Amino acid sequence: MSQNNEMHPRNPYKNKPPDFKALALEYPDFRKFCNYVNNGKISFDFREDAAVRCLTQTLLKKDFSLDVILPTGHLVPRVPQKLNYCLLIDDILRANELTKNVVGIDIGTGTSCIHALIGARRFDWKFVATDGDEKAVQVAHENVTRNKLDGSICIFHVNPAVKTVLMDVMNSMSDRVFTFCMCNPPFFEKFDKDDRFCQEPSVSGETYSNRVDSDIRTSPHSATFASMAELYVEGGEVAFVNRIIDDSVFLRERVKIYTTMIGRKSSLRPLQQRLQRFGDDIKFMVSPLNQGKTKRWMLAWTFSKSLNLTIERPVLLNCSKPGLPKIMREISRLNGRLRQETPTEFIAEFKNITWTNQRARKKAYCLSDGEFC
Ligand SMILES: C[S@@+](CC[C@H](N)C(=O)[O-])C[C@H]1O[C@@H](n2cnc3c(N)ncnc32)[C@H](O)[C@@H]1O
Repeated sequence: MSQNNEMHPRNPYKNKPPDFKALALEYPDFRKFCNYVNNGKISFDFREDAAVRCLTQTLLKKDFSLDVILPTGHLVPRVPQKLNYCLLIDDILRANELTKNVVGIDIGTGTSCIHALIGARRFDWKFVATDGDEKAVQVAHENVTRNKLDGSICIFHVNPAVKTVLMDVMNSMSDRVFTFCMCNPPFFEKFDKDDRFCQEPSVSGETYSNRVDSDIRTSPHSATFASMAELYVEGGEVAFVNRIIDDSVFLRERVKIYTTMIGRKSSLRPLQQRLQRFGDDIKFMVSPLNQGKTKRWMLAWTFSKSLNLTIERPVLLNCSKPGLPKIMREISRLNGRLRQETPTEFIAEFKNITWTNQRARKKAYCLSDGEFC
């Protein structure tokens, strides 16, 4: 089921997928992957890696003025999802008035350098972007230079064999404090990877694709080609994020907000349990990052007593007009405070319903023109 209506409210792709016809008219390279079908519509094959690659490059060009190399055989980032992640971080920064001189670390930036490029272009953030893979470092550097973002993004080659993830870069910048870190870790353990990915002979022996021939798995709705380093790490993403947690225990407030994307629901529980063990020393939260048919999560934590990880945003619900009096009674029963935002919008705030130690509670409702919207 599509998760598009669950995207971040400020994501321009929410409820407004790219107009493929307009893109095909404007960008000849993109047009090559589009077929006109009956009634003037366009068909686009998401199962073709080159097509997905070109879609990402075209969206980055059109919507972010970014000219990005995405080499074959490496992961193709999905732009709306990457923007969702940046927007969630921006929510936390705004809530804590940390929007000036923002410097982030993008752990495992990949060939695309996508988080740092979007973060620098859209939010004016500065970055140290790391990777343990030589090719990723080289292409990421090229992507930064060709977009004239050398003044905002510095690429840093780390040794992937060492068990720490952040210490290399932090040791080399001994007195520097970072606003946040972000990461899309390699998801899989070896047996998972072998189950879901196979060598892709059309590219090279070093490339894996999700076009696995299997009676059990249905064919993927979208192609994913990737290198071993992008897919696999010993212990999977739980082990990788645990290494970031280990580093954070040492670094504490040298990074104000630690964040990472989580790709598998089963990883959330062990990581939350680990963070819970620190008691009041750490605040943490989990927020969904939905896009298309893909569900992901952001896990964020901080050692700072003065920061809060609550993201306040109106919860949008559909409600028929007759439901309004009931809602008004409910707001009053819960000691809610109603405030008019625009002639047709009201915000209801509930001071006594908060996120109890990282558990998100619905805090505010937006009433628009007679309906919950
Ligand atoms: C899933 S890919 C993410 C790429 C890109 N950030 C994205 O979101 O599309 C994971 C990346 O982490 C890198 N990596 C693996 N171990 C690492 C380590 N110890 N330190 C930094 N990067 C690492 C891999 O080389 C790979 O580029």
